[in-house]
Amino acid sequence: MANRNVPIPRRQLYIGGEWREPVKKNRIPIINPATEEIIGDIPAATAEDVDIAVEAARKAIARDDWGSTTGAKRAKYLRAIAAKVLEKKSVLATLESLDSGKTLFESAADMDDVAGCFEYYADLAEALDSRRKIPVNLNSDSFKTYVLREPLGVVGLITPWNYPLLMAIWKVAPALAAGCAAILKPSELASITCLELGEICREIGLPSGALNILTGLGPEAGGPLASHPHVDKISFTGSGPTGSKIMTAAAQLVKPVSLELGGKSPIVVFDDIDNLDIAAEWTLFGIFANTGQVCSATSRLIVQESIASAFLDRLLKWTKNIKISDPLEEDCKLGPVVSAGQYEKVLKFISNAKSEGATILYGGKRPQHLKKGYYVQPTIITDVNTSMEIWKEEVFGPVLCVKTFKTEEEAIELANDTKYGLAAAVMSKDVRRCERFTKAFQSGIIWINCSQPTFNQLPWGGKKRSGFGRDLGEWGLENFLNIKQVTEYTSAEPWAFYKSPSKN
Ligand SMILES: NC(=O)c1ccc[n+]([C@@H]2O[C@H](COP(=O)([O-])OP(=O)(O)OC[C@H]3O[C@@H](n4cnc5c(N)ncnc54)[C@H](O)[C@@H]3O)[C@@H](O)[C@H]2O)c1
Ligand SMILES: C[N+](C)(C)CCCC=O
Ligand code: NA
Repeated sequence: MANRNVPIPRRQLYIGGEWREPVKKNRIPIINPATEEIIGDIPAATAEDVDIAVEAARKAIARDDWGSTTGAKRAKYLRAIAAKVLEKKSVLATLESLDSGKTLFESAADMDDVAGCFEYYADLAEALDSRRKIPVNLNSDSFKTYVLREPLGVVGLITPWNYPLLMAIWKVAPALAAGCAAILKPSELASITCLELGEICREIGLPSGALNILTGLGPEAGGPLASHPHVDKISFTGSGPTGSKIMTAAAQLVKPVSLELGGKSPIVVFDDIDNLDIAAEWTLFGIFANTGQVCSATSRLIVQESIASAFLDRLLKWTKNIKISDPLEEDCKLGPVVSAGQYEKVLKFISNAKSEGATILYGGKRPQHLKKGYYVQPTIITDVNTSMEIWKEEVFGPVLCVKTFKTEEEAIELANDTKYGLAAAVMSKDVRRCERFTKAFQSGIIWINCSQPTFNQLPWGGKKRSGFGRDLGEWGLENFLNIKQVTEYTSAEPWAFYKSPSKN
């Protein structure tokens, strides 16, 4: 077992490069979901702190040490942050697990991804210097034109608890690479590592106000950020209902938003797969990794009838083999869900499925051997129909629902039978069929013969109720840039639209 005695730092809000007590001095307890114990507390920002942070961010943009930096200079800061994350990886990973219930293996992988994301955007920041000013040839003797890419300004980044630091960094890294000044509002359910990012920024000497970190409750800290007149954009990852509220607040000021919301993604398994075990493991990973608390979790298995019984049999064998334990234990593969509220919500989805007539093929309860903590067994639900809640709604927990199909057309119809459109997976060795599914799936992310692998270079986001805009890749950087066209009249001749008074 990893050292659970890693001390939880007692931090304040990170504003203008300094630790600053919230104006109202309120704090929120930190709960370890594996033990249900309070292990520390975080500061709770309110509108007053948001005003101070926005002011600090605006000053950073006006100052030469941030507002006039080149991409190459910003890349140095981003690389320094990445190096510090790797240096502190073991402590950061432990803190992430203590706070969110994520297995230590997954927390450590997240810290590698966090460092990789900063490094990736460091490269893009450098490349931005040569793309900052692009001439556009009009074939005109009278006009010279060019297009500028500039930082968008002060941006608000509001993020969820499922990958507490990684989801924040998907926004922080491109925002800083672009030269924006950012205000990060992580989830009140898991904020420790985002506050530690503040300490890292302080240590590497990031110019003050370039990144500000306000922990606190959604309506009290996130709300005032979304509606602040001097915040130029909100980039949000979280639930649909909160996304709607943020869009409504931003709409009053015609403030741009990008929304990465939830999903109910399908995984379609055909009977032509060579290896049931490989398909079973990807199916498992698609729903039980991070205890199912993944926006892109492939939570609806759509399996061809001819192999359904053999495939479910294999899935059960793999599922029974998952080690459920304290997330800091060696080889733990399924930790608790993040909070008491999430635990109740997941169990309610399971009991509703049962009352609607579905069969709990496996799991559905708290594991017998764990008396404390918000643990739910990995759960597989069959006899599902398309009007059931379990088919339609995002559970955000370790719950897979299963339907069978006979024909390809039926599989496509079932896959797209959702209000969401984040991700979709197909398992088949028929290349043409995979191409047909790639085209037919109504989503922003397609996985072929796998589920969940994610790369910094590729755009991340969805359609339908899964939101709009893209994180990651060059699209993630464009989110934080203002495009400005410049048109210069270069002719010595008069414009000659009006009659010249000198010719009267
Ligand atoms: N599409 C993606 O990339 C992606 C990634 C991770 C999570 N998610 C989604 O996030 C959800 C789970 O995360 P969550 O429970 O933290 O979501 P949530 O919507 O409850 O909270 C997200 C963030 O919004 C803040 N917030 C809450 N109310 C607010 C308000 N009125 N104004 C401003 N901010 C407010 C919260 O404090 C938190 O920081 C799931 O639906 C999941 O699918 C999506
Ligand atoms: C696919 N990953 C890497 C697990 C990231 C998912 C992000 C959303 O929850
Ligand atoms: Na927590």
